[in-house]
Amino acid sequence: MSETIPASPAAPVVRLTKVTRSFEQGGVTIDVLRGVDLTVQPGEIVALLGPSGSGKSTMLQAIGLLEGGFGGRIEIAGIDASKLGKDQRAAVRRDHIGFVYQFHHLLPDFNAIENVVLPQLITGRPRAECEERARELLTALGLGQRLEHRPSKLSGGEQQRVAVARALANRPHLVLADEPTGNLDEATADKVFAQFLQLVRGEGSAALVATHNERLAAAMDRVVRLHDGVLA
Ligand SMILES: Nc1ncnc2c1ncn2[C@@H]1O[C@H](COP(=O)(O)OP(=O)(O)OP(=O)(O)O)[C@@H](O)[C@H]1O
Repeated sequence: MSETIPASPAAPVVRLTKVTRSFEQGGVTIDVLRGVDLTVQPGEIVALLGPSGSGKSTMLQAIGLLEGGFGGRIEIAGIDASKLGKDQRAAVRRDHIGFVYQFHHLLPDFNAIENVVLPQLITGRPRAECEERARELLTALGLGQRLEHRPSKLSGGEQQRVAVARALANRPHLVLADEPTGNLDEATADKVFAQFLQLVRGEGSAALVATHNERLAAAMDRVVRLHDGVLA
């Protein structure tokens, strides 16, 4: 496992400079990102809006260092991603970035607390410390009575809250969320999102949240819009 690559706490959590991404499909090239510039400061919570297919998920993949194929410059907490190999990118993800997806992607054979403990164990911290952290986060999200429940025994909103706890478990500088409440009904979505915001703010993490929901976007610190491959 790669060593931790130290972040620079004072540097922007995200700095994108002229980031590009094109896809070839059936002999046709689609330029999805055409020179995206974005700076997210430590602790800032930013909404990423844009029509379906505008490239929001693609942008989160770039920032999450999940795939190659991007042009331009991507810096995460002062770390220049272009200088990193595959294992080092994985180490940056592990230590500095938390992910929340539309569907929770929890491990079905593990209960709530185990799902939040597992990503911590790969950092090498002692199990007792990881369990304490998991319990603290799940309790803060109102799941203190659900610690031993497997995902199939939890409601959709509860599953998503476990996913939020998992994303924050390693105290990331940055949380990337892709339609984090997109599969929940409106009332549950509002409730889960309010808890998400409260917890992220309390932890002092920055977040970039892709959403179609203008109401959720209005609750964040700033809104950026992706249109024609660039941010407005
Ligand atoms: N692996 C891929 N191969 C080919 N085209 C792709 C690939 N990934 C994304 N695209 C294309 O890139 C464009 C942007 O997709 P992306 O999923 O980033 O949009 P989005 O804004 O997140 O959309 P939505 O709001 O519907 O989730 C789409 O036209 C999509 O078809």
